[in-house]
Amino acid sequence: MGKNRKRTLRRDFKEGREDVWRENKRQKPGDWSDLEPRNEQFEEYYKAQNICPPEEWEEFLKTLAKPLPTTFRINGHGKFADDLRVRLEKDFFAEFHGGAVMVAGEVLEAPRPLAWYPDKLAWHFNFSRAQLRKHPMLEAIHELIKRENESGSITRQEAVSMVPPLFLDVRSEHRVLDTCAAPGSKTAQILEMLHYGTAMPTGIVVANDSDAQRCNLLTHQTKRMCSPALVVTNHDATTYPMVAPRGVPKEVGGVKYDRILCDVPCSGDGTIRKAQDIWRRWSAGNGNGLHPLQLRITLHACKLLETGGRLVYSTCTFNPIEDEAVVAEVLRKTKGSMELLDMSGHLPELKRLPGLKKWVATDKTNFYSSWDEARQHGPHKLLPSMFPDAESDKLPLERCMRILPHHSDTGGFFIAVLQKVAKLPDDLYHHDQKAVTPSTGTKAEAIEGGTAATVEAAPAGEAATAPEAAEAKGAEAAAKPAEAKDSAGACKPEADTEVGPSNAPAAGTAGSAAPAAGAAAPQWGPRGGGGRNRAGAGRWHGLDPVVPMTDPVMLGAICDFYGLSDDFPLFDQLVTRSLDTSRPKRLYFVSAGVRQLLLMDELEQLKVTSTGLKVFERQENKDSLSPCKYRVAQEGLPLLLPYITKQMVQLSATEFCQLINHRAIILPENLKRVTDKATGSAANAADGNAVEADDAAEEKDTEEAAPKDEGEQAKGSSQPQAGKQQQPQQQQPPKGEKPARIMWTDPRTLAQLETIQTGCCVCTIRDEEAVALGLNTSKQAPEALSVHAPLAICAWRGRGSFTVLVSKQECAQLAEKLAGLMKAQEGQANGQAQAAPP
Ligand SMILES: C[S@@+](CC[C@H](N)C(=O)[O-])C[C@H]1O[C@@H](n2cnc3c(N)ncnc32)[C@H](O)[C@@H]1O
Repeated sequence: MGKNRKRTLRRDFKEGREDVWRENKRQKPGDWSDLEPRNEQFEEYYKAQNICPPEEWEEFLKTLAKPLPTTFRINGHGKFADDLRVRLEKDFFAEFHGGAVMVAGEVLEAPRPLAWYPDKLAWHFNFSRAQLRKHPMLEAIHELIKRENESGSITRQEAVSMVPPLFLDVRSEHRVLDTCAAPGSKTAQILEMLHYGTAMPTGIVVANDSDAQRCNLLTHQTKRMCSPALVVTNHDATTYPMVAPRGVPKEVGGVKYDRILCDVPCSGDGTIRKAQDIWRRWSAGNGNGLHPLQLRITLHACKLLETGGRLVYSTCTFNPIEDEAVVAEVLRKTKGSMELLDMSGHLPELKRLPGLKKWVATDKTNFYSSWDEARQHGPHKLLPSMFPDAESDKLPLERCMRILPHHSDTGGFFIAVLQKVAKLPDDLYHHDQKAVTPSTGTKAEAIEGGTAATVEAAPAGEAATAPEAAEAKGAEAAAKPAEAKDSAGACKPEADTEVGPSNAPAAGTAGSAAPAAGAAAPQWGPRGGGGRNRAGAGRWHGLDPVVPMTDPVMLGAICDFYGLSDDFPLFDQLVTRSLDTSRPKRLYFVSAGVRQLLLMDELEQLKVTSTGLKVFERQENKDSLSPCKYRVAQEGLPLLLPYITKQMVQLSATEFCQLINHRAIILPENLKRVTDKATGSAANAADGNAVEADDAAEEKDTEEAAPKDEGEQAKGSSQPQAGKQQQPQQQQPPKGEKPARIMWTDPRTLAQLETIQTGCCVCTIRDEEAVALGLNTSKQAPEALSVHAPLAICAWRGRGSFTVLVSKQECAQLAEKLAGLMKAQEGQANGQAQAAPP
């Protein structure tokens, strides 16, 4: 690694997934009263904006002063999501009998599903921490939700933040761009939609953020989705590259997106209920400063959108300067090619107010209702695009949606849904690097390099006041951690992202953008990177290139060892990030849609933080007798499972439990091996002790390998709360004692162990038992997301023992899941027995 390469290190990410359950250290429960939840400027500003009907104003303010209720989403869909919902309802929420209950003299509202969220998969409850601590029933609910959140079955997410993806209408064939995606709660939702009913969607999700560290967080958050259809990139969204192969004009063959989410950086006062310090630092200048950035991100996204495609613009602020003003300017500048959609028929249970037609802007001294009025009073930093104009009345801005906290006990949010109905006007493409010149007004300066420059009000020559300019710059800088700084200048806005008129293929055809006639089709295979900065190592400082892997010898060996069936696209869809492609450390599987994007990105315009699902990892065990140097990665197992025909061991549910609880199983004498069958002479060990000694070394290797698996593409991302979680099913030996060494005796199991080769193998539960437990079987994995995957685990068949290849935490989670299923099965059986006639 070069000296100048600044990688994010593990220590940079002490915590991977946000621990949403931990109390905010800066804001202890008692702190609520310490902060005065009022701000005169805030009240004056929003009263002037008319964002809330006057008769509701007090209620609006009162709600803002209250802590936010807890909301969570059950991940995925289908049987497993439904089962978890039923379990929550039956085992926990049923105690409320659908209404409020008195617990120790307090009235507690029952947890309730969010009425507008499909299939009762999102829930709301409102217990204070004190109540959670006081009442065992609530504590149990809290613990359960905490556990499911850690195991990835649910996601705690603010209710209103779940809304934008629901309006995006993502289908499995869509190519989706999430322009400002970190930390990734909406990306996860979008990925679930893409994977609806399919392990291999033809579409893809490109999740981007300009902040390199937040990109790592994004990678980490989405890792549990186990999707091969995700690409995480690190660009400034105002200049996001339009990817096209070498020699292919972008206007002909550039990659466009069917769905784009612009969940832009904003002043965030809609989150004031959970971030009460906003009361102290709130200022109208924050919104003014962010408006130009929001506009540039959205206008650039319009260029990247397919004709016919949909763009959702969202913020978590009430501020019309960041909301309606941006949407109005987008409509004006795109001159009819972008249409604001009427979504009133969609999610009718979601209470919202229509967008404003009139609003005001302030320079801190005065309120102005039009640019004409404002320009008389300059100098100031206001822009013409911040104001409604004579035409605004004709724009259907009432189709925008504003969610106010007191309507459904949520945070505040703003959403607008736009559709590209025709090609954008040519003049929009001519100032990508210059100003988004306001469509009204007389004089507006360029907005250079993502920073709002001074806009002088007439008369010319009067400069904006220094504090205002600084405030605006500060607000934007805070929202947009400078992309340039994280990669030693390599990540400056791309030179040219200009595109011409689009005749790209219609929406819904991810992977269809093809090179123009006459241009050589890009080849799938190793490429040198041809970097500007480090020859042969890729274009982007600090990030290794994404290199397709096609080595027939290496892949052939993997294919033979695991008996991968022919329909697994082994040679077409594996990539690595290793610089040494002769012995890559890890192999990642990418979906066909991602492959197509990477092929198109011949010039490495995309700065890819991570992509693909890790499926194989090099086993650096020098002593290993295994003929295959690559073991299966646990996270890639759900995807590989239907294609693996060798090295499979089916265990009884009890044996499976033993394996994940004890992590190592001793093999009987007659199964111990000195030399593997595959290497020529099959021989059982004559000297069991010698074999055991070797095996212990091998076990140690595999054990150590397991926890290192986490998030290596997102360098520095930490493990998810490992070790902190309670591990009720894990049978830990008392300190200092060796774990009990279990030996299997079932002849069906032993017969399988005899036939498999030394090295990595995959254990599942016998089909008949899996079905009885309501699990998918190994050959039946219609949904790839790990939360829905069949129970399977990677293990190592050593010479004298059999050892799991996953971390203790993963074992604990599997054990818990299995225990839950077995308990449910037992309960069902008991119920049937009782119901049966004597
Ligand atoms: C409101 S947050 C996004 C939240 C995210 N969509 C989610 O649901 O988890 C805005 C994000 O935009 C990123 N950002 C700020 N300026 C940006 C820019 N110019 N281009 C891309 N991302 C930017 C910030 O780093 C931040 O992560």
